Amino acid sequence: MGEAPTFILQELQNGIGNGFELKSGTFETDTIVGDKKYIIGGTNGETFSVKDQILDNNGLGACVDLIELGTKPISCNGHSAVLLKDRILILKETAKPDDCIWFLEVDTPYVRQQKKILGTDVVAWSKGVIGNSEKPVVISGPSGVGKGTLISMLMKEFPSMFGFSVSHTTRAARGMEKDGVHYHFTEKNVMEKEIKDGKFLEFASVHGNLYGTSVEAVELVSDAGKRCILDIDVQGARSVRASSLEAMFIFICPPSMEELEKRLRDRGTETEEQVLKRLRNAQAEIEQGRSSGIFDHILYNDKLEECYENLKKLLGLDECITPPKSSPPKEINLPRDHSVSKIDDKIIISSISSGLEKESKNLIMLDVSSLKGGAPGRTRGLDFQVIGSFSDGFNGNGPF
Ligand SMILES: Nc1nc2c(ncn2[C@@H]2O[C@H](COP(=O)(O)OP(=O)(O)O)[C@@H](O)[C@H]2O)c(=O)[nH]1
Ligand SMILES: Nc1ncnc2c1ncn2[C@@H]1O[C@H](COP(=O)(O)OP(=O)(O)O)[C@@H](O)[C@H]1O
Repeated sequence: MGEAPTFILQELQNGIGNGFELKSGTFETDTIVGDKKYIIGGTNGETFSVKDQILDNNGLGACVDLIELGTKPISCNGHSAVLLKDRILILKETAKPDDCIWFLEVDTPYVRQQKKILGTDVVAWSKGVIGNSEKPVVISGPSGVGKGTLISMLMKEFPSMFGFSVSHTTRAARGMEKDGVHYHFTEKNVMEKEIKDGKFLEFASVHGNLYGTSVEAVELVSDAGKRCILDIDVQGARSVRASSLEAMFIFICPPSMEELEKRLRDRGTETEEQVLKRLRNAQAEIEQGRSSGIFDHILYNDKLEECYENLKKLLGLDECITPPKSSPPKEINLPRDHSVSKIDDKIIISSISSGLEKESKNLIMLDVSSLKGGAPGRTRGLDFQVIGSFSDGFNGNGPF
């Protein structure tokens, strides 16, 4: 059995939480934001937890009820907490490189909106990701217009560039549809519970069934370095517009209602009653698609090949360009013994690593000036640079 890890105290400066070990394997940081103290704790291997205290004049506080939204990180050997403007940056020690940066949003627009809806104090977790991925593409249009056909063509031609956001739905699977590939086919009560738990980016009742995009569905695609495609209805597109997800919005229009009806009937996947319901809804969807201001682009799907070429143009994929090779994501490695300080939008992480003969000190600068997205999904736009690495006994010429 190895020794219980000892936790190195973090520098307490510029709003940086000092982590301390409560008992073996359990750690806490305190971060004061205005008149509140956020106590963020975790036991190695379990999910983090947050307590929120309103402080009185003596700096003492009573805990308030708090709802935590988003996916909670798993705790490890300790963490640092750094207060940014409206969120707390959490640096997990010795975590896997793709799991060491997290954010707890305490006063972002998303959290403020959720506080209003839920009528209680709310915080929201999101995972930090180095770099940016391309904006997701939201494709909407009436049933039978050809959304699925166009998306399949795109995924077939550019399999390494695009990934499909697999929605949840309460409708029954069609003959060829596979669970987890075309949709996650779900029971209504299960989906309603997950919506309540904040797991969905958007949801809507469409043609009598519940459909929704989980936060995870979009993030899985982005984490794989691919551009995410969402096939969702106009109500869903409106919700995504209002969310923290920045996306490109495309509406697909049929050449005529007669042609739309023909395509729906020829597809042969719906009962007569369902076909009629979809056609009734189509009129309103087309009106909203054209006039709501939600969509950046409208494409007419008359001749399929032409429409596909136009879609590719919108996505910057004109003719025979070779898709850019995505560079491997940059990853940060946070060793056990490190200290953290903050200068404006830069977080300086200093650590010591010991080799066989000498120790070397490493300095990493994490840039948090251009954060994008956020809870309940991922916070992107982080960047970092190794700004110094020098060995013990090295005299002068180093950066410090
Ligand atoms: N809001 C929302 N709409 C969705 C989602 N997934 C699918 N839809 C929409 O639900 C509608 C019905 O989809 P579907 O049952 O697959 O039928 P189809 O459009 O006729 O192929 C379409 O307008 C889809 O764009 C989702 O996650 N959220
Ligand atoms: N431009 C087009 N011209 C003729 N048929 C089309 C065209 N685009 C799609 N289709 C056909 O119309 C039907 C509906 O298309 P689909 O992609 O399933 O629509 P959606 O996903 O919008 O409901 C399919 O049978 C498809 O092959």
